[in-house]
Amino acid sequence: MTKPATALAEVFDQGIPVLAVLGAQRAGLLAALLERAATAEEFATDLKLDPLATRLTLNVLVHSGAAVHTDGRYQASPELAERARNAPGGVELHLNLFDHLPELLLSGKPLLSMDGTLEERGRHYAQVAQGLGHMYPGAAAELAEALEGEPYGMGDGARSVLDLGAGSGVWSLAVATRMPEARVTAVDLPPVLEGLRHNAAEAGVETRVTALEGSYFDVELPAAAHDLVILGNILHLETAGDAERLVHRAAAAVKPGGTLAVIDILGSGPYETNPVRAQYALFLAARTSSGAMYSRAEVTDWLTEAGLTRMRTVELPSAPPHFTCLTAVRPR
Ligand SMILES: C[S@@+](CC[C@H](N)C(=O)[O-])C[C@H]1O[C@@H](n2cnc3c(N)ncnc32)[C@H](O)[C@@H]1O
Repeated sequence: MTKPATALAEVFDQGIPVLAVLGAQRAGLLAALLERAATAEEFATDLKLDPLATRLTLNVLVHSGAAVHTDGRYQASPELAERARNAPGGVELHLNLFDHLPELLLSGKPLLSMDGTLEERGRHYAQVAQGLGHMYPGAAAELAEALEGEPYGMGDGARSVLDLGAGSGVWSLAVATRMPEARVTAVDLPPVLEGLRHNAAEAGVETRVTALEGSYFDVELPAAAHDLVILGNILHLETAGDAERLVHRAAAAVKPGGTLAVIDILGSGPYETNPVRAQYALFLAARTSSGAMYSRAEVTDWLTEAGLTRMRTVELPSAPPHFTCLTAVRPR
């Protein structure tokens, strides 16, 4: 009988493949594999690497699914190539963040300031927003469908949607696609909105989408103007004080009878009880200085203080693990 794998056993079993992938990233070998097929010797010569270690690393990459070996040559696997195209920021950003974790432990300094100045935020998210959009299309369609039915009634007539920190527009464009009368105002930083405009045109909804450039803390938001306001994956970027302030701003923009939808990974507090969320929180600390996971209780308190009621969870089976949609309604 085989013993069940423990998390610690997995760390030791997977340590070599994980570090081989990270080493290949650092040495430029992953980028080279994504560019061309070559022998181990050719890669070692071009990248000035140790020839034996290059061949041994490549063999581990093949067994980890990162590379394929055909006729004596190695190249990126289709899965690695697909991740390079679609993962937020490509594989490079993701692996550089993994690689930064030991340094984070020593210095406490994140690798990136994705929650930094507006200029830094815009620059980073211009690279990752489209990739983030690839993570949620199924969940966004599920949310749009849920909002169309009771108790939201979003399907009736012209509906106004405000998407704060819209990114690729994955959530609000799904609503616009499902509800032909819906009109969307999408707020984000200028470099990010280029991608959103492109996506709106691709979806054939561009005439019903207004891209509003600016900070979601500062842009003028008419009070009680929208049937649906979306905060999709935003709160975890902000300090608790700013996240609360943003919930209040978003709530003030909801019409009586309208809905605020918060989509986020919600944590359980200082000791995180769930392993996936614990990893998410550490990864978040590698790319933000003050981002954090807030608990369902905290977010519910902010929604309540903002005058909203009838909190519900919308099940999004296609969302990544532990991402939840919490909705709340402004009383009529
Ligand atoms: C984690 S992404 C989420 C994007 C999208 N809502 C989604 O769920 O895929 C955060 C988004 O917020 C935007 N953002 C960050 N700070 C902002 C600010 N102060 N004002 C407006 N947008 C901001 C970023 O540019 C980025 O598109």
